[in-house]
Amino acid sequence: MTPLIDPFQRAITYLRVSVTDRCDFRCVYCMSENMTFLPKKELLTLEELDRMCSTFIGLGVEKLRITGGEPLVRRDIMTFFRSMTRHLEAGTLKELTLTTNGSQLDRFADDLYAAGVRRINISLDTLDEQKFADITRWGRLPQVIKGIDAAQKAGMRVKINTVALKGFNEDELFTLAEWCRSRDMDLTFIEVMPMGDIGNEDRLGQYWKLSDLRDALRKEYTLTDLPERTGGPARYVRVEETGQKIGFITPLTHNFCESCNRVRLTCTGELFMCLGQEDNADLRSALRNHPSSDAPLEQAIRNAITLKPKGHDFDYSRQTVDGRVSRHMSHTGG
Ligand SMILES: Nc1nc2c(ncn2[C@@H]2O[C@H](COP(=O)(O)OP(=O)(O)OP(=O)(O)O)[C@@H](O)[C@H]2O)c(=O)[nH]1
Ligand SMILES: C[S@@+](CC[C@H](N)C(=O)[O-])C[C@H]1O[C@@H](n2cnc3c(N)ncnc32)[C@H](O)[C@@H]1O
Ligand code: SF4
Ligand code: SF4
Repeated sequence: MTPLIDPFQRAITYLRVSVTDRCDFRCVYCMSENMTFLPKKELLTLEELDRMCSTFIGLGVEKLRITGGEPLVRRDIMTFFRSMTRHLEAGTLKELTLTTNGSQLDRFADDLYAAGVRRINISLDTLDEQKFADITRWGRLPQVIKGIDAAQKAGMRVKINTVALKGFNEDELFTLAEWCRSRDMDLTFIEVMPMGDIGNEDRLGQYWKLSDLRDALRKEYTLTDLPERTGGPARYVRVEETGQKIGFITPLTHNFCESCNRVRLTCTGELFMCLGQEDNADLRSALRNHPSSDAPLEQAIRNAITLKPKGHDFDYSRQTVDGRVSRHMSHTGG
């Protein structure tokens, strides 16, 4: 098997799959309150998702991250997770994981662990109940905390993902860091990206540069850069005073595209070769028009990889929002 190598000599070994565009939250930086979702009939079935993912694994993908929308609101999604276990057992898939808002984890944590999930990323931007309700519009903090408890009890390693938002969670930097340390969870901050029409957006006003956030952390902590990578875009530091690990995902202040190893499949079977570009390939037709042979799908994937762009064009440096992408983060799963 020839591995998937893009035009910039990057090996593609990581597939992110958005299994639904729907969500039980309406985070203000991600969606508008009256978001329109895809009709259900547009979605790939769970069997089709399995065939897609299995084909990618056959082409050298070793890491699968399930995302959305909220992946755990897709009906019967555990059947899909369980169907991926066979690739973990065969050793072809090295990691099966998900990014979730945590709202349904209380119900699903044990099943996820049983399916082979050992690490999970949970998005949480504040520890204040009122602020949590404000930023997620429909979410409730105690429910997510219950989900985090369940994930840890089930045996999964938890990483908290926090979007750094100026004027929103700046004052919680140390509270969040200390809370993660006390629960033995890693913490990663993310710069807000200009994706989707979310109504009254104020990306520049929200944008908190992670270089500034790092400087703020340095006022209380000694930070040592760590060479380790999890296969994602985060760069990590160790806090010497506490030993905890903090990550930074910096699409704006420090572009990490040169080491990109991933592509994104949507719930309708489009393949986005880059989070920050509009170009995509239709894999659904290759799948549906050839029910008994995966060769056309493999060829469609290989063709798509030859079109992978060098990187995104997000840029706030001219005090304008450049490189904006029209689709929502929930479409391609972040
Ligand atoms: N610009 C850009 N942002 C990304 C990319 N991958 C992830 N992100 C951002 O980082 C957020 C968190 O990513 P995660 O879902 O935790 O995935 P990861 O960083 O690959 O995860 P780890 O396996 O823990 O390293 C996403 O929701 C995006 O906002 C990427 O390829 N490009
Ligand atoms: C789109 S969500 C999908 C998975 C799940 N619903 C969740 O929230 O974890 C994935 C991640 O994208 C992040 N995100 C959403 N919109 C973003 C934006 N405009 N800029 C940066 N990150 C964003 C969220 O905070 C979340 O961590
Ligand atoms: S960030 Fe995740 S939880 Fe929030 S609205 Fe988007 S998809 Fe839903
Ligand atoms: S923005 Fe595009 S090229 Fe850059 S890391 Fe993300 S997916 Fe890869």
